[in-house]
Amino acid sequence: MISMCKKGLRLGLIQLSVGANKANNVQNALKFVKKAKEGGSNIIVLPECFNAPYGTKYFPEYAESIPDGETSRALSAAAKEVKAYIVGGSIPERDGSKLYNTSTVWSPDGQLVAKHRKMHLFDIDIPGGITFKESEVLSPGNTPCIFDTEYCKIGIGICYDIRFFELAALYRKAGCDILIYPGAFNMTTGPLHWDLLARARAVDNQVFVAAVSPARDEKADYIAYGHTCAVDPWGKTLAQAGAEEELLFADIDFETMKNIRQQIPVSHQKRNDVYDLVVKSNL
Ligand SMILES: NC(=O)CCC(=O)C(=O)O
Repeated sequence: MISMCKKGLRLGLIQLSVGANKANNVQNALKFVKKAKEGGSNIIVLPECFNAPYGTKYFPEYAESIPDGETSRALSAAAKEVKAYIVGGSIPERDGSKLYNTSTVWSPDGQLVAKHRKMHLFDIDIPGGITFKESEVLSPGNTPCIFDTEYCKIGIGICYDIRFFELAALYRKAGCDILIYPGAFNMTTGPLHWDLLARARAVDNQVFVAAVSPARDEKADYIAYGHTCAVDPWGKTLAQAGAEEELLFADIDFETMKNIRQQIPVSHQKRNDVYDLVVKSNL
């Protein structure tokens, strides 16, 4: 499917410092949301787990319901105030007896327009590197998440979701032009994989990709890699943070995307007679 973003668009990507105090984390996020709007952003993105330290022992304590929890209420009000979309990174969500790692998307009038529960839980074991098992406390989401805007359709994944090229391909097939991944890679996998995966998903699918991390905190149990980035469909890095707290802007050039898709028309050259992507969930 060919779809084209219709208007110019600036992304504001917030590489936020996250600490133990939830209220402080949310207030700090709101401060940066305002700065992002002052800088001309139409869509503002926060990192994975932006209101809590990232770790299985923290998820139950910090979890709240969506959309009536305190963080949801704050994001809704902020989106309405700045009149921009906010992709609320992710927060630990409680729904009945289950916990999820969930991203919310708020429209410029403060409505919840999409919710993505991390589909691929981060369960890895690298001896001498990192062992992490989100599935000890979290349940996975089962539904891909697309939201439609006046600019284009946008697909959401959370962190480890970026490793699964099928999800990104599904989003492209459904007409998305931008993929947004709030994420918190670590110091073992981040240096080689974070940029590579963002650029790979962008080039594979000829879409823009934004991957937004918390700032690095060397004293945290889980040390995030940082390096928030935005990549264009050619694989060119449009904006890239270091390890510190930082607000980045990325301008989305739809002409570039259109030209690349015409010049290298892979979407028409797929051998669907030989292989195909089968989607088993309603979008
Ligand atoms: N929070 C996450 O899902 C981390 C993913 C990660 O670090 C990876 O290497 O993948």
